[in-house]
Amino acid sequence: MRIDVVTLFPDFIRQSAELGVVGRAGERGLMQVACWNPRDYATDNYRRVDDRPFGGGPGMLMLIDPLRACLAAARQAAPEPAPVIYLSPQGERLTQRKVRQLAALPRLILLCGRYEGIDERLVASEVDEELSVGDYVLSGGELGAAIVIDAVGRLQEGALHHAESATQDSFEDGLLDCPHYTRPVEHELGTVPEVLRSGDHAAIARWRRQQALGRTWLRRPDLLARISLSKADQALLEAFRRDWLA
Ligand SMILES: NC(=O)c1ccc(NCc2cccc(O)c2)nc1
Repeated sequence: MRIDVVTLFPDFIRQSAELGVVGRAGERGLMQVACWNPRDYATDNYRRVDDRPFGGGPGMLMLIDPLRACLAAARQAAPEPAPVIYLSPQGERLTQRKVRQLAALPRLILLCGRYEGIDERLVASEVDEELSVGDYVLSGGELGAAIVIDAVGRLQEGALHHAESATQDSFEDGLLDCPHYTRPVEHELGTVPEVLRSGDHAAIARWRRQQALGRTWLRRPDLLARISLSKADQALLEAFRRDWLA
């Protein structure tokens, strides 16, 4: 997969793409991240990329032309067609389902706005999708782009040590993750649940599923409302609820 990022802060994006799993995906040729700086495409001698908003109001907006020229350069840097995704608080909320869809594409172009955003005419003509990483305002879209790069990068085949850890991620099945434990078994903070040391893999899978269902019910009932539970899941959750309310 190739990701081209249009950003006034390429170093930030490059550094975040060199770390951890995403860095490894890069080394293994599973994912390539290239940055494009609109300032390099500003034609006036002050290299302006922003200007004041019509109608007044605080802050500045990014100008059309440097972004447009920069996007054109990014597009023609590789043959694959790519959706232009604009990170903005006005976008569709990013979910693991969306991440999986993006991870399956050959290429993405991520557009990072700074200041108060970008001229709407550029959005209307060049942007395919707006994506929000959460309901809050950041000083720029770069952190959102880094989140997309990480979430998509770790799903690239061969990026993770144990492939199954991507398939058993929380949210992969719409639920929160179960609790996890490692050594020591006995600790002043508590003991590892017996079932996890039983070697009974069916019981372990059941316990983990029940914990995931129970935690989702307790912490994120909105997620639970969105998925249809099997009879087995309903029974596990019912038992969790009875135990919790007892
Ligand atoms: N929630 C997000 O994904 C997110 C994305 C970008 C951003 N800041 C740049 C920006 C971009 C557009 C409009 C705007 O008002 C601010 N802040 C938050």
